[in-house]
Amino acid sequence: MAQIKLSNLRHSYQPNPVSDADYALKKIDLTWDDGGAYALLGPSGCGKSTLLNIISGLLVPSEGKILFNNQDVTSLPPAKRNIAQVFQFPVIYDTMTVYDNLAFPLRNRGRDEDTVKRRVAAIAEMLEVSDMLKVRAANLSPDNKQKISMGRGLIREDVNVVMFDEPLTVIDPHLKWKLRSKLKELHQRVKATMIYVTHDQTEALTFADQVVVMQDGEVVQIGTPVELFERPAHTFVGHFIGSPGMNVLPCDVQNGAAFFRGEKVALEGPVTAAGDGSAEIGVRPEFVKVSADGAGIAAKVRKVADIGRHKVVEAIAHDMRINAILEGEAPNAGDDVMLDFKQSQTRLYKDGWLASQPEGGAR
Ligand SMILES: Nc1ncnc2c1ncn2[C@@H]1O[C@H](COP(=O)(O)OP(=O)(O)OP(=O)(O)O)[C@@H](O)[C@H]1O
Repeated sequence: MAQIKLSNLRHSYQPNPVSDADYALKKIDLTWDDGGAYALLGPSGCGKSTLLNIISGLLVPSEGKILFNNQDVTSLPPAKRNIAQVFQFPVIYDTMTVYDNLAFPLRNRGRDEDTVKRRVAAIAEMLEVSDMLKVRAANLSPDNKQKISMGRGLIREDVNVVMFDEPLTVIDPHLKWKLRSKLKELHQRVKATMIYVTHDQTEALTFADQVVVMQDGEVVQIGTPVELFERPAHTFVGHFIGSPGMNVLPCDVQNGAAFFRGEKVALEGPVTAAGDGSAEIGVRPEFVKVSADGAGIAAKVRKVADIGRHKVVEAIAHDMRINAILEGEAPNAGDDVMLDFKQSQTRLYKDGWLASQPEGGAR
């Protein structure tokens, strides 16, 4: 397994790119540590496949380098990079048995049959497909086919990295959660460097120790699932992660204090870069307290959605919509309420970027 370093990467599909807008990847500097479980998360078109294809060697970047264990592989073709890939759709041989499908990448590399037997048994056990080894792949259900495809990606112990590209696309929704947690468990047992590409936050947050969030050809934040939830570095991350996402409200900053439509809102701590002027307040719905007559900002409830474990209250304060997530009793549509933001979780954003610090210093 390897540490993978992307240094000053830029990529444009145009022959003569001029401005940033001409680049599918604007500037990427990233290090994926040996043995880490990473997710590459972002909406359609943000550049995930472009980045994956550059790592696998299908695409040569317009600028920059790719290093595996500090060795420059930028000009090496895919076959020389020693990478395993699991795609959206199962890549297996229908006419072969499950055993032979799993054995294929090893036999292809000339490994002896004792090694093949040992590895196939180990991977089949991890994937819980040991009872299917003699079955012809054509007879498998789509989710079992994809499991075997994953097994083929994990079977070799000598690959630099295993990359998963939206691997749960073909899986029935009710089986997705099972495979999602299975993959996490597999990483813990196999300890390979793994990169999991997805636009689905649940998949990314379940699988990865570190999530790389991309937007419009750039990395906006790298962090643990908790960091992305608690301290989004950019309002995009605040919106993209969470359900519903972070409330982002316009504000004025005067002498380090933030005012939403004239009402002072207490921030987590000192303002960093913003200075005076217009900015945005960010607070997640989980940290908005709703009461009939407590402290906070006056609002009117527009609707309440009961989504099982909790309720989502959508209220209007001044001209802005603010969501709150409540565990217990909730008000009704039309009620007048007070919204109180938990101070330690109320952040300031300037031009989209985090511009407040927690009380007691930077984190
Ligand atoms: N072969 C290509 N030629 C020209 N432009 C391309 C090509 N492939 C991708 N692009 C553009 O590059 C940008 C990034 O696309 P990319 O496919 O890497 O994003 P993505 O995050 O993987 O999206 P998706 O999840 O939809 O595959 C998009 O604007 C896309 O239109």
